[in-house]
Amino acid sequence: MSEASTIPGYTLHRVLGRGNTSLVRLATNPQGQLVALKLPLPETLAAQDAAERFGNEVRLTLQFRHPHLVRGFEGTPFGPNAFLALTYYPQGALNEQLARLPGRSLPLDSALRILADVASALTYLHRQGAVHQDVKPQNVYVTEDGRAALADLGNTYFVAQGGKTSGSPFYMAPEVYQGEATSSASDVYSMGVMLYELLSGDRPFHGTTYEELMMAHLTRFVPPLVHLNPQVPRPVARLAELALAKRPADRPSADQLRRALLGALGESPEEAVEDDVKPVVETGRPVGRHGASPLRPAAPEPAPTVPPEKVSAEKGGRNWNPFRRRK
Ligand SMILES: Nc1ncnc2c1ncn2[C@@H]1O[C@H](COP(=O)(O)OP(=O)(O)OP(=O)(O)O)[C@@H](O)[C@H]1O
Repeated sequence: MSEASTIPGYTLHRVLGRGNTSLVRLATNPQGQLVALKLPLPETLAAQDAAERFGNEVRLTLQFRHPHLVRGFEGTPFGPNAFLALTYYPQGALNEQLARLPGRSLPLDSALRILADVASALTYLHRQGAVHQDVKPQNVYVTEDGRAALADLGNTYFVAQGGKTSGSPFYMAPEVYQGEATSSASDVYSMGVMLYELLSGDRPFHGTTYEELMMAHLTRFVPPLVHLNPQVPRPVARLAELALAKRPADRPSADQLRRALLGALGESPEEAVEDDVKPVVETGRPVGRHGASPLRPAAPEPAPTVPPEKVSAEKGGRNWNPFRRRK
């Protein structure tokens, strides 16, 4: 897929961004709505692993439905015309928004709101038996009214089916560094890193190489969050620290994080977690490994609301540089 490529029915506009695997363009869909159109890069299509990850992202994004997961409208998982049409977020990803803020810090209520929304999306995924594997600000999108949605289901898998372990070094749990399988607790750890980052203005673990970062995650303990930001409500600070526990069994669940964050916002923790997975309806011949038929979600789609690096890598990729910026 080159920048000049077309997807039938879509009018392509400017490039919104480029990740390790995709080019994302603003586009008008056949219904006349503005969408973010994700197109795999040629090297993604050429490498089986990467192509399968893109296909996985298309399928799962269209399959899952939750107010705090970025919504997919239509897509083709494999082949030269592979694409995924998503809700367009004019402000870009959360890391891009943070980079524009003085001191990279959000007002407390905005940070709590974003974190509560992400915890809600994670609670939903975990209840479906899925693990996200790449929770980080680069994969969170926020609307103008401050509501957040978690994106990038390329590495997501169902625990019952098993999946390839992956993660992003700044956000990766100790057990993942040690070569163990990921679990919902590893997502909670990544969420803990994000809690620290958003509520203190800095990531809890630093390093200039993969090995330094690994040592930091495996051996260092973070200072209490209230020492870094005394405004953080204590129940949230306490759970953020527990989310960074070295042992997965010592971490809270995503739902406990969600409840604490909603409580801090003065809202009922009983806010609905939409936990139904709607079936995907195929609109043409079967979509196989090389199929070209677009997939659409079963439910009628509402109009899309206009509402630092990218460090994602397969584990074990020793030559991979966690600090390389591709976008
Ligand atoms: N829904 C969206 N709305 C607005 N901008 C988007 C959207 N999705 C992606 N972008 C932009 O495109 C960039 C690349 O997207 P993304 O990170 O999803 O690519 P990727 O290749 O799948 O990532 P990875 O590096 O994890 O493989 C983002 O950083 C962001 O700037």
